[in-house]
Amino acid sequence: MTTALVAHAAALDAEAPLAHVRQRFLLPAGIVYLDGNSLGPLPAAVPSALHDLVHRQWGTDLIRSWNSNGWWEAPTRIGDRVGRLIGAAPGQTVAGDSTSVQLYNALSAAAALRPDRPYLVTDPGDFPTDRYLTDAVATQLGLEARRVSPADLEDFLEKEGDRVAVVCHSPVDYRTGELHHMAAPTRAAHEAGALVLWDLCHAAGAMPIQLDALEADFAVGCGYKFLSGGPGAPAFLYAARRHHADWRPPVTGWNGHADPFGLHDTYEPAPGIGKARIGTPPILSLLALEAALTVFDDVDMAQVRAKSLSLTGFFLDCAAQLLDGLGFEPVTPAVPERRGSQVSLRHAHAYGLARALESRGVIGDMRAPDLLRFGVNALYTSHAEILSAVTCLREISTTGAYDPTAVAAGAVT
Ligand SMILES: Cc1ncc(COP(=O)(O)O)c(C=O)c1O
Ligand SMILES: Nc1c(O)cccc1C(=O)C[C@H](N)C(=O)O
Repeated sequence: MTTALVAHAAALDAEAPLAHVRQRFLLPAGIVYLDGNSLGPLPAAVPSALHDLVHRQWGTDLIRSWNSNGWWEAPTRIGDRVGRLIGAAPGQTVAGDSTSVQLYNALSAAAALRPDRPYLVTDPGDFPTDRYLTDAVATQLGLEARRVSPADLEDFLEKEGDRVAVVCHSPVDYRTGELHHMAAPTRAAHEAGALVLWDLCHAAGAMPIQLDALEADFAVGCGYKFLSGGPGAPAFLYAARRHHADWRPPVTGWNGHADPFGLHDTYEPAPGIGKARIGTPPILSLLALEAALTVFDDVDMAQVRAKSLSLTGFFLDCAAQLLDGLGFEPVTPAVPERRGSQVSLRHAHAYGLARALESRGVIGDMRAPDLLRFGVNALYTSHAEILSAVTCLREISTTGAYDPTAVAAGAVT
């Protein structure tokens, strides 16, 4: 059985596109890295970029770098580089802050564009910060946070859409890896007069996204997952150009002023996406992200998607053949068009298994209470690595070489 899988993996790797892109990353030897959906690996272009930033731009050019080295324009320049990966024409995307901050700013301002509607809709299964912030914005604006799953969203919009100000959903379920449609819910929201804010944390850089073509209103996402921008990398915020005249982000920092160095007494928002800027941008992290994004140079996102599906599909095939009868339940859909770029397996001892895998050089993670997660980045992962990871999981399970009593209390991953 394994011999056939080894041959199949070799054949798939031989024909897979993008094999040359792996060399754009500095991956440690002996590690199968399947946690890029939490923290992407180090792109090879980043160390030298940071060396120049620290020693020349900061150490030598000092304050002059805000002008001479493009620091001031970095949030919008890098925002537009991200924009090319999410189908956003230039001038609609800014990079900076965290996803949580961008989500708060975008959601608050979007809600204010629909002042006569009481509902902010979020997915009960979405990442917690999305639900926390939707609750907070609803409380601050005297609105009602409604939790509606992707499966129920279109029916809800048909029945109560005239009361919805904003729908805030993620196309990819961060726990199961299920991929939800974006076009139909966006259309349904617009038909009901509502706006849509997409959280692209698990989609940007992993698959083709076409925000302009979708007629999405707003979107946010983080820079440290499939964009491999590094720990704490800046997030991005997209605001469709049609909203720029009326959209008013509530966090009115001086960098978002129409004339920041005029140091005026009152706030006047910058035109366009510039009003989404808040305070002094994190230049060290922004320029690391900018260097990291070179891994996408000349890369066709359709090829990324095709290879991602080949890898995750192969993962599910290997699991079916090698983990059968060992207590694992795949929760990521087998249907390709419903699958993001990760595979999740349910197991009663998920945390102990994840730690045992890590001790053998296979790095995934787990999400409570019982999900093993394997993030698959098609830019550097091979089918042989997928087989190696599942084989390792089989060995750990069949030999009992893990602690079934281990729990994730206090763990940070
Ligand atoms: C779907 C989703 N949204 C938001 C966040 C939060 O992003 P941040 O920690 O950058 O605010 C995460 C992960 O951290 C996430 O997975
Ligand atoms: N943002 C993270 C962090 O600061 C530490 C550890 C993990 C993360 C994550 O990105 C979690 C991730 N959003 C998830 O899908 O669970």
